[in-house]
Amino acid sequence: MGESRRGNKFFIIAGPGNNGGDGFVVGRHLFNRGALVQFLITTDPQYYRGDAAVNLKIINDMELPCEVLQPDNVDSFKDDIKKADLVIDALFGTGFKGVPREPLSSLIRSVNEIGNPVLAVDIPSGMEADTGIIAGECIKAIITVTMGMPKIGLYLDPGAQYTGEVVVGDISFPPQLKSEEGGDYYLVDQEMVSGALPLRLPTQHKGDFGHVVVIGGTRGYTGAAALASNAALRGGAGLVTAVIPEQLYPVAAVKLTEAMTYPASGSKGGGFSSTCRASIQQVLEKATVLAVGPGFGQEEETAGFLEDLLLNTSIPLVLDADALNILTRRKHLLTDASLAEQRRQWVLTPHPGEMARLCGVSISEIQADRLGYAAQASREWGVVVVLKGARTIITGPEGPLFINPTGNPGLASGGTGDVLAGLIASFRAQGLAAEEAAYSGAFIHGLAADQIALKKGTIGMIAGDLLKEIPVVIENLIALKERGR
Ligand SMILES: NC(=O)C1=CN([C@@H]2O[C@H](COP(=O)(O)OP(=O)(O)OC[C@H]3O[C@@H](n4cnc5c(N)ncnc54)[C@H](O)[C@@H]3O)[C@@H](O)[C@H]2O)[C@@H](O)CC1
Ligand SMILES: [K+]
Repeated sequence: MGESRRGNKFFIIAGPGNNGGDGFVVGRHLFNRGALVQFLITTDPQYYRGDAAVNLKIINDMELPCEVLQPDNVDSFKDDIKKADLVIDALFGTGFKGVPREPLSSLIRSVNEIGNPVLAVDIPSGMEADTGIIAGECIKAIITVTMGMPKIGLYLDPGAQYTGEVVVGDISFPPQLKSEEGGDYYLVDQEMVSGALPLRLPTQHKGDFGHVVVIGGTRGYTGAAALASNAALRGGAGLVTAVIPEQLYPVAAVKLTEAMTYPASGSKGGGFSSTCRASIQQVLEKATVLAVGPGFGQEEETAGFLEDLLLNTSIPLVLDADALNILTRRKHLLTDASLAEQRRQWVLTPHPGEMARLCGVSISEIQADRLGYAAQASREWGVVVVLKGARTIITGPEGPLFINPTGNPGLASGGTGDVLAGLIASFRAQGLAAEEAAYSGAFIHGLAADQIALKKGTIGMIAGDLLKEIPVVIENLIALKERGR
């Protein structure tokens, strides 16, 4: 803000709390840099308290233009809002709950309808800082300057759709306050992910990077297992084997060139037979990680095989897609105390629909409290949960919660989930802990999609595009790590 703002017009909406107080401070500094400022306060000055009252008095002493919003005068400010180069939204911050009371709702609606650029102070007014929930009207900002540390709601839908670009304003919080307020949440960033990725030494060979065994495929669905297997290779796993029901084996073997393939005894329906574990014992003995579920099918025979496998293996697992749907019907596998030790090695990657079925609630209930359901499921079942969707949530039974900021709507197409499962399995096989592998997989998967979007847009993005981009993203993250050494 060091530069001159001479002649630029700013319309500042300042609410009754400390967010409004920030608005007065911003406006005062803009005025001192030559800007034209106009304040709109939302209640009688006598109701302003604390820092907000102090700063309101300062702008009054400076005789800066300031009017009071009344139930019947909302429309009279429309012209001034239209003329503003930038509207500053300092109406509500972290103290906001529920639906904005009138006439504030009407004011927010007018600002959005007029459509001039808005900078939100701390959070866009109308959303709840801790959840991103928007119950009524909410300011649609082009930029949000959040104070001290990013608020979680800025990264959770629907809030995330109202923030525009998020910039963290440094107000020099003392460090202990920062962590106190930050709670048990982390935004996944490139330092965390590059820190978790293994560095490769010239003396290492493929045996050092783990063996991922993908178990999936049923009649009509061989592509999913192939995508997961290739993603595991692109993520850097040393060896990958796709275990496929024997009837589909010839088709799958053609689809996969670099990954190995192995037939499991099949069911009549074209899936896995319930007793097929013995037929793949040789492969299981060599596996570092199993990724189970892509294109797996849900027939009873296959469900029987999954149960047999889960009861009799302690190999780390990534469970995706139909494996999760089967768990919904065989819930005891998630709750039986006798499996608690094994479950510590499981990563579940549900999308909101699968999560809703697993938790026995509706998709809208999951979406309204993504953090809450992810945390509860992870604690109750003792597994790492990766709840997919815009802003994937990752958490383990002991917390904390990680929110992944990468990714875009281009990921809403068939097969991208298979790629994520393969990628997480790949990182697990390379020695990352379950949570690390999960958040690194989600971050890199989303970043690959973001890179593709820059080059080709999101509409025609397909899962196969991610496979080519993933190695580039990983290479850049490793370079970042090497620079930091
Ligand atoms: N916590 C801190 O240490 C700091 C906070 N700061 C700012 O202060 C903000 C938080 O301040 P406050 O706690 O005063 O809260 P807010 O500034 O968010 O405002 C709360 C006010 O809004 C009213 N309100 C809440 N829900 C409403 C609804 N549905 N309809 C109408 N009115 C409603 C409340 O009655 C209260 O008067 C932060 O967002 C940030 O901008 C910064 O100044 C930096 C330091
Ligand atoms: K605000």
